[in-house]
Amino acid sequence: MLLIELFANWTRAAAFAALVLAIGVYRWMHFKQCDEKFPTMAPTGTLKTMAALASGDNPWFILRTAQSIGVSVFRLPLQFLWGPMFVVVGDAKLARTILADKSTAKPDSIGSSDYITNGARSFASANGSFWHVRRKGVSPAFSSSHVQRMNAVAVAKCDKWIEERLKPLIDEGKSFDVGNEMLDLLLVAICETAFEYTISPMEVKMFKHEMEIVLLEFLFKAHFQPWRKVLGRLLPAHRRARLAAKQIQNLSFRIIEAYKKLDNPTQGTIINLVMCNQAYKNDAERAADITMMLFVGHDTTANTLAFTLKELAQNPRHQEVLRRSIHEDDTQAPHQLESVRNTIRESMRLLPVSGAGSLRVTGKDFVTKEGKLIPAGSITILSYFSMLHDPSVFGKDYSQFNPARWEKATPEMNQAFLPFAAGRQNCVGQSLANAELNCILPRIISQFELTVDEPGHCDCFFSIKPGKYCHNINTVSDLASSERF
Ligand code: HEM
Repeated sequence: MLLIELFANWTRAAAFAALVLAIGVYRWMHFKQCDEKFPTMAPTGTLKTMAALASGDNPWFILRTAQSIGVSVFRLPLQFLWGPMFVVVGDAKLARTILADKSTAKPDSIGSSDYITNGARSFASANGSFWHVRRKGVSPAFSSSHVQRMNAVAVAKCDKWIEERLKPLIDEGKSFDVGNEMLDLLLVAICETAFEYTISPMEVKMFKHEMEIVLLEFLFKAHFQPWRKVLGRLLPAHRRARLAAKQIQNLSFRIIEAYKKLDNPTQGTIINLVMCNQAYKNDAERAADITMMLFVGHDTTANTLAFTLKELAQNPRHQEVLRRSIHEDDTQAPHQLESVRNTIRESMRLLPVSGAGSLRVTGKDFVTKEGKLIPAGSITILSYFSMLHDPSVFGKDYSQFNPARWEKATPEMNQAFLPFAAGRQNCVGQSLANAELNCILPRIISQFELTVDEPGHCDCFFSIKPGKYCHNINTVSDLASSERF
């Protein structure tokens, strides 16, 4: 009896394996036969590609691969059996078409970032009606009046940072880690403006440290080693990351509790809209969106600001030109100056924090300008880094920091400039980010001259960011501040 059952099971298993193999071989032959129809395959090998995508080299690897095969849209050797085709899109026009398509959405695997929020879904990682009502609910917080209010607080925090942190450093003749300083500054600012919460220095330290642990485990290791999600609990690093996610969630719960105790909460803030939105089932769902906003709302803006200051410190000529324009042009407020905006644009072009790109699953077929087919259901990596480093658009000096290039921006340059993505699931906070960047940069540059102490390096870890303990910047002189500030 046992023997018959075992035989039956073995027969079924063998039949199943044969079916899987047959489908796999059929798919492989099908794609092989139609190879010409699809974008060129990157000659990088599956393991090397997976390792490169999971490393800090990710956007540079994509750019080098595109340059080596001479096309901006190509396949990655990551398609297994009946899995989706992986296509890198470094063509801005096609990327905009994909982002604008209503049947195209973020892949469900982005839901793995729900681990950041301790398992609860956040709208930044979701699609469909769950995403829609939450996005719609929070959008009014980024209207121009709220952005002005939030920005005024961010600027006041910057002035406080200058007085209490920067000036004492200058007096002591010390340099500072610009990446770290900007993260602290923007985290304090977003807590106060978006959540009416005064975050303590201990909480700032905890949030940054624990978030790094969470991102490393869940966005990097677990993404490229999927078995970690199943067997993770056996690994100390995985258990530690779960604890870190819990600590971060607790901070979001504290923010919610503090809000509930406010006598007269400001209307229209992010927390106010989240708390009043009936679409949330409970505070755990609210905490997930708060965590996500807290993270994406400070990390991206802070690193953009850090890169801009670093580029200016490394390019004294551009720094001087910018400073002079701020002091000499009294027809406009500093944040409205073309020179300020061009400097930030150029920094976002050269080191776009979102450079690793957006992921989208195509809801229909797309065709590249070379006539190659990207079939519906493909996972596209819209590589903003490649678009912004395209010599045919930005010229031979595309790897140089040159804000003046935007004075005569071509339509192709504007088309390639997608730091906030586009379409329905673009960056909801871009008006706030732009306001903060345009106001804080002139505030610092008009008063201080920056030089680089330690050049450091760039890393890609979720976003492109300054590598740890680098980009130390010296403020060599405390210039007399202009009356306009
Ligand atoms: C320089 C600063 C910033 C950059 C470069 C940036 C970039 C981006 C990009 C490229 C996306 C789309 C991601 C994708 O396609 O998967 C995005 C989404 C998002 N951003 Fe930003 N962002 C910045 C600042 C902010 C700020 C200040 C906030 C809020 C306070 C914010 C909140 C969000 C949210 C909630 C989403 C998800 C939107 C959705 O799925 O509907 N971002 N951001």
